[in-house]
Amino acid sequence: MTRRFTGDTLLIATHNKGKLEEMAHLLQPFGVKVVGAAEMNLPEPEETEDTFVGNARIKAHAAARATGLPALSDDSGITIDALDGAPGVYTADWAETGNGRDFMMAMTRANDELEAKSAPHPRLAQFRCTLVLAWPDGHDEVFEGVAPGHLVWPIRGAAGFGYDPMFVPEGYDVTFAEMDRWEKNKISHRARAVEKFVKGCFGG
Ligand SMILES: O=P(O)(O)OP(=O)(O)OP(=O)(O)OC[C@H]1O[C@@H](n2cnc3c(O)ncnc32)[C@H](O)[C@@H]1O
Ligand SMILES: [Mg+2]
Repeated sequence: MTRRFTGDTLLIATHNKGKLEEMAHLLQPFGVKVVGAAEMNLPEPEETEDTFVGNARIKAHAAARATGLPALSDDSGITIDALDGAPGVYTADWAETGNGRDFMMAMTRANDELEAKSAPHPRLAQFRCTLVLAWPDGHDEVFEGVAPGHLVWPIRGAAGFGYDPMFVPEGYDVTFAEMDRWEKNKISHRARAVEKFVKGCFGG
């Protein structure tokens, strides 16, 4: 049986501003105040696992242990069919320059690797999100969401973050970066995972 979240403030164990904003927006109807890891001066733990759930557990448990509060982490990324699921858990690593993250570089790599495939190369991809809610006593709950779609080039749109400008969700003609936050939050991988979290932990 899923353990309920009963507090009024939820610690979101992420240092990604885009994720935090989306999460705050998604949780607004449930009257829970969200606070991010940066606001709490929490360090960024090393993500040493090779699965989304493994890394989400590292982030959630580190934050719960450090603060004594239940903490919700988000490990996410994009899986590209023609690249056998890459970059997957390494989605952020593809943007790493050694001096911060460059998502133009990461998206260019994804497109170049697709182009290098012998034709035809279907451009199907999925955004994936794994949320872990961890309590200071070590208990946790896992919630997953997937948004199917395809990748476009050149990139389009300026909203959102990360790989949003190259991802068109299934059933749409626009990229996530051409949608406003409200629209993306109706159908995204994160929205789908948050919906399960809300059902499980708020009974909503
Ligand atoms: O680990 P935290 O602190 O939560 O923040 P992060 O940005 O490092 O997040 P991840 O380790 O989960 O890496 C996820 C990567 O996938 C990208 N990503 C995840 N969700 C996305 C979304 O909704 N739109 C665009 N890119 C996304 C994101 O930009 C990262 O590069
Ligand atoms: Mg990370």
